Amino acid sequence: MSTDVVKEQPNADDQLSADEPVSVADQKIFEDDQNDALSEVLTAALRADSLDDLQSGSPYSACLLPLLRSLGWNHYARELIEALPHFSDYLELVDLRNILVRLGYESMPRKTRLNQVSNELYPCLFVDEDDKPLVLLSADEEHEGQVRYFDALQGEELVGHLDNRKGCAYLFTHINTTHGQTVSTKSSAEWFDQLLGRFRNLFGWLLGMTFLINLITMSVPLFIMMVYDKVIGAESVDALPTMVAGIILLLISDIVLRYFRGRLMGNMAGRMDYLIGVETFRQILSLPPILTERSTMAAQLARLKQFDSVRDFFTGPNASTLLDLPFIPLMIALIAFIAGWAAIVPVVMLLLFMVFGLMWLPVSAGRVLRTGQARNDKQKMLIQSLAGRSEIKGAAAEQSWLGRFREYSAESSTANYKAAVASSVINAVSQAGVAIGSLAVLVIGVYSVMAGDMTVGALIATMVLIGKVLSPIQQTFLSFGRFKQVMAAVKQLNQLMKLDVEKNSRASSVMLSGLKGRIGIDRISFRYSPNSDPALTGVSLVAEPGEMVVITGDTGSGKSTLVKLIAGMYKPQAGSLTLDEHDIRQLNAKDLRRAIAYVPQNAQLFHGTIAQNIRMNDVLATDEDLRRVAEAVGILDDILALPQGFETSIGDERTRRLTPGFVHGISMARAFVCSAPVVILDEPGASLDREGDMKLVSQLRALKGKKTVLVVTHRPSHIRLADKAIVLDKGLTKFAGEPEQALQVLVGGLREGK
Ligand SMILES: Nc1ncnc2c1ncn2[C@@H]1O[C@H](COP(=O)(O)OP(=O)(O)OP(=O)(O)O)[C@@H](O)[C@H]1O
Repeated sequence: MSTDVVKEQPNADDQLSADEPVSVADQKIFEDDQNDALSEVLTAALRADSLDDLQSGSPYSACLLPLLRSLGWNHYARELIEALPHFSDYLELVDLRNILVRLGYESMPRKTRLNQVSNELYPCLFVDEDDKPLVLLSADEEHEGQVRYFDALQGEELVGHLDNRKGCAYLFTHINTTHGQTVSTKSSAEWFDQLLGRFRNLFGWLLGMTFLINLITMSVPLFIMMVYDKVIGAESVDALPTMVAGIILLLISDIVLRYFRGRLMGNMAGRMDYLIGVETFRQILSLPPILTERSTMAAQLARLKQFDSVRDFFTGPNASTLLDLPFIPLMIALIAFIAGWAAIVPVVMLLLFMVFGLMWLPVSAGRVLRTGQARNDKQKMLIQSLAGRSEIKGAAAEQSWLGRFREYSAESSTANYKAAVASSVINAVSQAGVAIGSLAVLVIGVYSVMAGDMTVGALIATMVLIGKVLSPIQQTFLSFGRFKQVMAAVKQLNQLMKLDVEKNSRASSVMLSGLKGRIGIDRISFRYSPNSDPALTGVSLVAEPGEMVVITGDTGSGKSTLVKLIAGMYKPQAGSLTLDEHDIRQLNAKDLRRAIAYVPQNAQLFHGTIAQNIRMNDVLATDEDLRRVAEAVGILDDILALPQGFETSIGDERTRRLTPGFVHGISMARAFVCSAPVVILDEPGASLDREGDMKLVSQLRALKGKKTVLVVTHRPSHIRLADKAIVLDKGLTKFAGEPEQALQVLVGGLREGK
């Protein structure tokens, strides 16, 4: 099912109006136990072919709403819609469980009989052996021993005695999540350890398979030994066919086992890739802007790219080597069994490798790390250059930029070269070690054979086995540098996942409904970092519902910072900021932003259609809603003049062809499509021509008295429209009061040469 769904049409109104109905997406689903509202809200909220189909589409879809209701889930329709799968309209059990995880409920499966699920564990989902789900709701209070349950196949709630059919009960717990991760475990276990923990069962299987593969690996030299000793030695080929058949069987098993081990590792690689990718992306999206703004886009991209190396390391050939390591003692024991003292050779080699490793590997690992850093620096530079290529050309700085790039490339190449030298030293030493080890075994073996303590077959088998023992040790050596690099990436990954996301910053969710839109700011102060000057100091402001307040002042005076604080992008370090009676710091950032329509200074369009861009703030907006807001912000005619109208693709290169006024209009429409009582416009006129500005002025006029409007602007035409104005200067309030007086303060500032 697509989340790009249409809601029931609100009263179409040409202008934005405070009286327009609250967006269905922003309605609570389970309004204070008014269960009737559920179907109404969702039927109104979802397209005719979405939830209805979803409910009848599969028994698991039918269970979704009864389950949520019984679990006491009480949130906005939009959250449910966002939790639904995007590309499927048929829910399987796994989809249902995933949706519930997204909504904050983890489920534990427990094999049991239907009538053995204890009442205390209700509500829960029970799936019998025929794949029929039931939602067990509660023990029936009126009839002893009877249970209220939802039968998905019949699609209704029933009361009755439960039979003793076998199946699996899924018990739900609220996980107080940040993205399905329990907050409590965050501090005790590192995120990456938790991730590996999810593969515990798979590791078990992989180790089991590797054990069998190693047994087969060990049996081949034993077979060679038997051929030498029993067939050639005894000059009898009678046993040979049986031995060959046996070994062929073993080799086939080896191929099959390696194939399945490869598949398992591929599966693990896919899941790891998905989990690392999705979870880090989600974490980055959930971080407070102040944290993500600290490093450049290029640096963030380079860091994200590093995380790929983690997946590659744990699922590539290195993983097979690591899996082989625990079986080395087994091989040494086998060598000791067939060749006696020759087993001392791999043990000594192991010790020598370790001594060499302690001396040389830190040097090599350092060089590999440096390679990674140099590559990252080069990539960052490349991304920055591509993003700013027009500016580079405009400044005719191609040559100096090329020079810089050469420096980065040279640094990266030097680092690569040094790492390659280090690696070749390790390679040479380990190869030599393997050769010396083999030679030593050969010499010891020859003496043993001469002395009659060992057969020729045993000597050959030992020679084969020694190669098998030393090879994983050699591989571990060679990949040690990368291992350190990956560990550094894992550390970064853990640090990223430890950062407090916005959702965590609140103690409890205050559901916002019926907001009037009063903004109260009392002596707030804010600085971007402890070492920087304050961007705002002791600023106070009150915007009553329906009032228009203009925030003006010189460049860098703190206007954008102030509106970003109101929009919940940052938290003030001192003072208070309230929306109606709620302290903004106590509010869920998502809820807050739904209550405030914020149009940033630089409008950003995303790859997709115009409709999708506008619907970002309300996935349930109908086509009629889109037309209404487009009309209100004055871009409806322009959109309809396009061959594909609202379905025209924009974003990426295509955005460049759109006029700034049109881009700004879409950004405004996106903000207005939701029914937020507060509207914040940061420099709305900045990119507009005269005609665009006139349109904007009439839009502002239309908003007046209907929504609380905060406008960051320098334009006298906007300032005059306002009910009150505040002039900022270096983060301080220079003036607060009548707009006309504010204009005089501004003009006075200009005259003074500011
Ligand atoms: N993300 C940031 N990190 C660090 N400092 C910042 C950041 N954003 C703004 N500042 C600093 O905070 C101060 C106020 O900036 P702000 O953007 O709020 O001013 P402004 O009045 O909106 O300016 P303009 O009119 O140029 O948009 C400035 O000194 C600016 O350098």
